[in-house]
Amino acid sequence: MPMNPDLEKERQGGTFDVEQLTHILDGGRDKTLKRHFLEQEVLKDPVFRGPDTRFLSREELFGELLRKHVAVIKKTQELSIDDINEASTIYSAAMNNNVGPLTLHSVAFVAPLDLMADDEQKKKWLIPAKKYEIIGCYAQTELGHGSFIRGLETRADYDVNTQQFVLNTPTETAIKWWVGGCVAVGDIGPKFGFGGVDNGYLCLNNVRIPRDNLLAKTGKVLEDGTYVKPENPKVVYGSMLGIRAALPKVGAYNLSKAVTIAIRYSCVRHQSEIKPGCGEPQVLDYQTQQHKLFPLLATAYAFHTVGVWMLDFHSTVMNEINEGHYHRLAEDHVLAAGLKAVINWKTHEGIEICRFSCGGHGYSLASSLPVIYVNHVANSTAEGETVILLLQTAVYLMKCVIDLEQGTPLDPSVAYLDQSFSKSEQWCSDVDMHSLLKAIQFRSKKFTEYVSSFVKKELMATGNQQLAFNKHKVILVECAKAHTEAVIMNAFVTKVDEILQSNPSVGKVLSLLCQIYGVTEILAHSGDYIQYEYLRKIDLDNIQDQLFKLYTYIRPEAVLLVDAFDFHDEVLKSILGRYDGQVYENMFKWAKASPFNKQDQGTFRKYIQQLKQAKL
Ligand SMILES: CCCCCCCCCCCCCCCCC/C=C/C(=O)SCCNC(=O)CCNC(=O)[C@H](O)C(C)(C)COP(=O)(O)OP(=O)(O)OC[C@H]1O[C@@H](n2cnc3c(N)ncnc32)[C@H](O)[C@@H]1OP(=O)(O)O
Ligand SMILES: Cc1cc2nc3c(=O)[nH]c(=O)nc-3n(C[C@H](O)[C@H](O)[C@H](O)COP(=O)(O)OP(=O)(O)OC[C@H]3O[C@@H](n4cnc5c(N)ncnc54)[C@H](O)[C@@H]3O)c2cc1C
Repeated sequence: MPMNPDLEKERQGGTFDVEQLTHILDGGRDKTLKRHFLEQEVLKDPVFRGPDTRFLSREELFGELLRKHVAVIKKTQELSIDDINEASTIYSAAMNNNVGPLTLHSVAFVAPLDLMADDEQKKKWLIPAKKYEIIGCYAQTELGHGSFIRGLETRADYDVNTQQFVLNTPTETAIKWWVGGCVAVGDIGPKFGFGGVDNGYLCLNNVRIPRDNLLAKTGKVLEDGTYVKPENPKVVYGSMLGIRAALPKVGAYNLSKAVTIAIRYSCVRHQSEIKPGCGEPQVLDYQTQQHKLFPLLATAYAFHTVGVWMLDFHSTVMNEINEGHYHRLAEDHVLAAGLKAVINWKTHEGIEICRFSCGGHGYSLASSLPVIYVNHVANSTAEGETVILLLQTAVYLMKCVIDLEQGTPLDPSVAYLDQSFSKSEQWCSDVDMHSLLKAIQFRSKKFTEYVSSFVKKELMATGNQQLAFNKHKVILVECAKAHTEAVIMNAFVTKVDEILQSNPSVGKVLSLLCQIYGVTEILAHSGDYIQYEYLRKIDLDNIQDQLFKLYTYIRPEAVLLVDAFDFHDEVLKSILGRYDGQVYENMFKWAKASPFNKQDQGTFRKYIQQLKQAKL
């Protein structure tokens, strides 16, 4: 199919090599080539062809995705793939923006076995689980409790005579609920999205399991019932930590898809007139459309950068823990918590902005933006609700203030809290990304000190830390967000500095995005900068001007920047986001193919005729 002339023109501009940026995003040329190979292994294999999942009922969708997920597993094994990124490539190429039915088995059942089973148990369960000879799930949440783990009611009473645990969900609120991939007792019913996963319920009534079913790499129960605590009790939370550490990159992936669709479509879509008689401009030429999408384009790159960094950091900490060193577990936990919370929340807001920036067609499943949205938005609740996780980060920051007062060295990711920040000079309208980072770190430091003063005062008055925290949860959450933004901007600036050395032209365009990210973040909290007398109104006016100027620099690069995400049309599965930009013809073809247009519903005759007969 010929290329849409608008997109053809967009691709003649630009100042950087798209393919080189794709290689950087993938982690090197070889990884790009391997990703292409794996995608083609899926896309050319007829077993992965099937009905358009957007036309399927819940039941049909589950069945079709389960069929495809089994094919993904077979393909992964056939190609001897054990790298999670490569396995995810095969998975994403097949799932059409859905979450597959066996995802929880991989991310929430196999992972804890790997983390907490001893060698015997690994032989017994981990090896067959990796071969899908046993299928598992992660049944923690109950009807009455999800966030508050210490409030869970399920019981495991040890019967010393039989060396067994007797499991019970003693109350209705104790029923295990939301358990992804749990086909034992029942499905919890239709959901907002996640149609590909059978989130189940599980009632336990005197279910007996052998003593050695308790994963025993860390804590264990001896034959006489004595509980041997793990060296570090917090490691039992490790299974959740693993998924949280991965979710920032999942957020970046989903936002990159949405931004690709919205920016390509905004170049194809012509609407209204700027100068009468001069034709309808591309909607991406409107400043308001740029103001919707370019900060999100910058955010997708920022989130990808920090998502890769978080996974590397988490993997290093897990290796240290495997060798018995727990000193970085706390930092890993609060980084994963803050990044998972902020990135997934801002991503689902961003996908929604991408959807309505495409007008009515964004609301159609033909765009796939609604599919991406409803499957992504769960990540702000699942694996740790946003506020719950931000409070974890906030409590850690309050401890950092005490450490500072006591002269205890801080973890590297919070070292800036110990830095002094000079008042900014007059910010002219081309402030660089390093100055923007300093400003964002300054705000986080000031906010942490401000919140800590309130919590301390409350603690003095009540002597109860939980009460003190509970009274200031709103500003504690804001403090955690401010710190997390400093972590994101720091990762982005560090990566762009590195790329400026290795590939100046790519680095330059990424530095523009980094500035857009930083300026957008500062303007979103401009009142704090005035209140802390770090910036003046003139400075804020100047960076507002800078933002609009940055949009003009990014405008000719925008399509190339989303092309660099390198989503194959069959992976993106969006008519608005097609690489060739042939939207209208394919929208019409897609609509005509809808089953709704295929069979005579019969309902018309059945009910409307009654109206006629009723002679109202
Ligand atoms: C071929 C296939 C390939 C596969 C490809 C896959 C592709 C990827 C597609 C991905 C699609 C998306 C998948 C997503 C699936 C999601 C499924 C969802 C699963 C779930 O939701 S599971 C259930 C999740 N539940 C929670 O997260 C509960 C949240 N609540 C808690 O964690 C705790 O209640 C708490 C932390 C809020 C409170 O804990 P507690 O009551 O004990 O009290 P404290 O706050 O004082 O904590 C005690 C100390 O422990 C430390 N701590 C807490 N948590 C952790 C942790 N996780 N790690 C380390 N340390 C932790 C605290 O800091 C405290 O420490 P202190 O020193 O004592 O202060
Ligand atoms: C798509 C999806 C898949 C899931 N898959 C699984 C799975 O496979 N296995 C599993 O075990 N669970 C699973 N879950 C459950 C998930 O882990 C919980 O929904 C999540 O932990 C939130 O807990 P909750 O539902 O009890 O919400 P609640 O904690 O009841 O939250 C309700 C509100 O209360 C607020 N709140 C609660 N506690 C506090 C507090 N201390 N301070 C301030 N505000 C508070 C929250 O911020 C929120 O606004 C899944 C959930 C979803 C949506």
